[in-house]
Amino acid sequence: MGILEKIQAIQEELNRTQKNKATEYHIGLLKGKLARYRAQLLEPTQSSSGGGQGFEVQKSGDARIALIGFPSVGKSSLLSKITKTKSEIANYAFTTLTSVPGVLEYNGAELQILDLPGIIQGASEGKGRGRQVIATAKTSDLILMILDATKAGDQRAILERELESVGIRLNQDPPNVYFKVKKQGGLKFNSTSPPKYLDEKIVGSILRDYKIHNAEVLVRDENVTVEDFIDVINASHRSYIRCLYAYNKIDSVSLEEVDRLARQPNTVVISCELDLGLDDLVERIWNDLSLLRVYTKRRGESLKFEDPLVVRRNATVETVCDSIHRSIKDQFRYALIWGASVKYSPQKCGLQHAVADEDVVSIVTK
Ligand SMILES: Nc1nc2c(ncn2[C@@H]2O[C@H](COP(=O)(O)OP(=O)(O)OP(=O)(O)O)[C@@H](O)[C@H]2O)c(=O)[nH]1
Ligand SMILES: [K+]
Ligand SMILES: [Mg+2]
Repeated sequence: MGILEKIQAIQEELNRTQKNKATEYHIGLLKGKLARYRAQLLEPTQSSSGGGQGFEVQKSGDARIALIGFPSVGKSSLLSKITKTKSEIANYAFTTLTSVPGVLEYNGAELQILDLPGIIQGASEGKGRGRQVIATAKTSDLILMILDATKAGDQRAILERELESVGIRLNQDPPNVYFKVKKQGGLKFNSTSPPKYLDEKIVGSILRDYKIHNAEVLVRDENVTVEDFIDVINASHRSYIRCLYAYNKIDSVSLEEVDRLARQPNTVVISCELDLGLDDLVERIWNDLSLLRVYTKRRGESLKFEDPLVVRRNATVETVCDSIHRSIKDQFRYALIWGASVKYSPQKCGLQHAVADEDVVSIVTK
């Protein structure tokens, strides 16, 4: 049996199996197996389908945003609107056949926007260029899911499932579980408070199926599920990525429908054709990326506000040093900081100090 058939068989068994207390354990095991096979499916192979030549684009700028959606929802139209890059637009499916990068300049940051081919149900199992598209989405900092407002229905749910099945977790935090494989000692299972959906037996069985016999598990959140625990075991194949949903073509639906769509979580409504909602979309992209702008100031020089250093959320003075120059840390004495991250401006700070958006940082060296 090939992997696809094995996956199919497990999925059928899962569908057949009624969910209740008695089958909970069996279902947990099946889910663990499913995750294992899916991981194998996604291992890069020599004879990868479709021939991916020229598909991968070098990362550039401060963050990468992937445009994911069904064919002809307006991904290329959007790229052409918000960047200077022109990607072919047409009213037939699969107009875009490769990835097309564009640059969106915003708040002094350079954001790489990747226009991608449309994907359909089954993409993760190799339909069309789906696997490559999804693999590219996995490398992004934000997935911008483009949906067609005129096609009410389950586009959103289908795409979410496709992304989920390759280990992408949208708008979720990694499960709060400490997990470490050991050389000996069996399974040590502990929790800070009794988990509602897990116990030592199911955890042990899933681990045995992964051929892990010695491990330390500490569940720090009572709401951790079997699925979450499987994610923990497969942590190296999981990506926790923000997703913003954009319904395009709102020029072609009723106001009531626009209103209904706009009320969904993490959602914006736009029309590339009529230029509606695009400024709002760009602002939402920026907010979801949680990037911080830091203005660096040299002693005796005046500040250049138009040219910030752009760093990730949770960045510290050390991150700032590393983004200025590799060797600056060696001569570091302290940083003087003006802005929201300090009580007094300026304040002397060390390498571990966390910076805030729009801080001014002056590095004092030996
Ligand atoms: N009514 C309306 N049509 C739009 C809008 N945006 C794009 N379109 C049309 O939708 C069709 C598909 O647009 P594309 O930008 O090629 O869509 P795509 O998602 O890149 O398509 P693929 O590359 O084939 O996956 C074109 O005919 C566009 O003119 C919009 O806001 N309103
Ligand atoms: K198209
Ligand atoms: Mg396109």
